[in-house]
Amino acid sequence: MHRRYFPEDFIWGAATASYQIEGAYNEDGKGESIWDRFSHTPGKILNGDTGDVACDHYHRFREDVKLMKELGLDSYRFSISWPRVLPEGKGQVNEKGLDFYKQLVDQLLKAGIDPAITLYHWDLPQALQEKGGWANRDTAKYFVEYANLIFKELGDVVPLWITHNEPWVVSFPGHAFGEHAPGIKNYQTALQVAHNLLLSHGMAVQSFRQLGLPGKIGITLNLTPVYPFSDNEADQKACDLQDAFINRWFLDPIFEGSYPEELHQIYRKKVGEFIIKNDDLEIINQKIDFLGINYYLRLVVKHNPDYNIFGVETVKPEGREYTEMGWEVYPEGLYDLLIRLHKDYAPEALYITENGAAYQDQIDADGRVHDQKRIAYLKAHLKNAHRAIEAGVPVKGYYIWSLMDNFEWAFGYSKRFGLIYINYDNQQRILKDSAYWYRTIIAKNYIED
Ligand SMILES: CCOCCOc1ccc(-c2cn(C[C@@H]3NC[C@@H](O)[C@H]3O)nn2)cc1
Repeated sequence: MHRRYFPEDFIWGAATASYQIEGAYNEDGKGESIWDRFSHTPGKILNGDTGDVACDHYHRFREDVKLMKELGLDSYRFSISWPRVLPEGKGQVNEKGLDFYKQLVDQLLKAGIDPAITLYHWDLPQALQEKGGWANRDTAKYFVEYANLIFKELGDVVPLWITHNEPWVVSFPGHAFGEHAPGIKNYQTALQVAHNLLLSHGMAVQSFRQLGLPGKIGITLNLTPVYPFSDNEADQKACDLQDAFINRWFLDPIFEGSYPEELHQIYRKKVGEFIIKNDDLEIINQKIDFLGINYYLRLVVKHNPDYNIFGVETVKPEGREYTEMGWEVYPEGLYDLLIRLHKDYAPEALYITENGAAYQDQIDADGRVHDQKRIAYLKAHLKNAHRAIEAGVPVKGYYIWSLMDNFEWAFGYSKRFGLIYINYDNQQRILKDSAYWYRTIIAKNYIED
């Protein structure tokens, strides 16, 4: 068997997000978030699930940190609920909410686990949504005020900071397709949201630098490599457009200070303008210390003039394996993506801030969860990350999505991504076989193929 050793300082982690695991949605002074509002709206979430209780992590965080330590994690990526610390989004601080995160960080440090904080993982204070939310440019200002509050409280002890998680998902499923909070279906609004999210990212990085904090700061993007259905010119063009829609619309402003021109023209013609002020792109184009990438799947596309404003139709290749999300298992796509990012954008460092799969997990007669498919998925993707590292791509760490089963947005609790199985009837935690497998990988620092 061939051993693929990872770099000595490679970071092995796992990730979660506040709305998906914390629960305590209205406890200890927390304000309402747009996901509280959205999940309480009938018909939005499968089975009427909400994040009201979730994994009850707000009350069980000490137990959960012990499990992270048992796995031997180097780092734990989690997000802060903005309305838990600023119930109205700005102004009055909720000290009990802030105290929860200070205790969580303290428990992590005592366990020898590096905290990695995502400042925004979709749970905007509802009070700010009432003022227009991310479509209102002022929200960028309020985001920086919120970020500064957290930087000042935790900036000395937290080594890794992520401004935003998946701004594409916030923008388009949230504001163009209506499938995520706040459930808006207006493409022009979605473009303004994307811009204001990027602007808030740049402003927060500037503030982080001005505070002279010791950690590293970056942003996490969901990046999806796109492949043409055939080698004809129309399909290749469809592929380039889909790549611009999902990937370059965020990569280009961050790394090059400009939007993809061809797609911008299509939007001007078919959607309308969005407001960009004079030095916005200069602010967005702040140097970042790393790029976080969330990789789950590839897309295969073909030209279809009747399909959408781009004339691009996604196809499902036959004979391939798919996860419970309907996402194709395509580990080679992670290698292709990492090589492309290194070549086209040359980020100083890369972290795989999410990679994982939902499968139908059940507790077997022996009381264990034998999630062999998830182990195979993770191993295949780690092999491709290792191939990219050997090709010179500066991948510094890998966070599995997710540490534990949790609220998977519009799918509620029906999709299980965790290394740890959650029995939602009694909040019991059960380490799946993949958790024990990951523990050995972390301990040995290599995979065998
Ligand atoms: C074209 C139409 O599209 C409609 C839906 O569009 C999407 C796309 C992608 C996602 C998606 C969900 N996840 C997993 C999460 N990543 C962050 C963490 O919170 C995980 O729960 N990644 N991507 C959702 C919706």
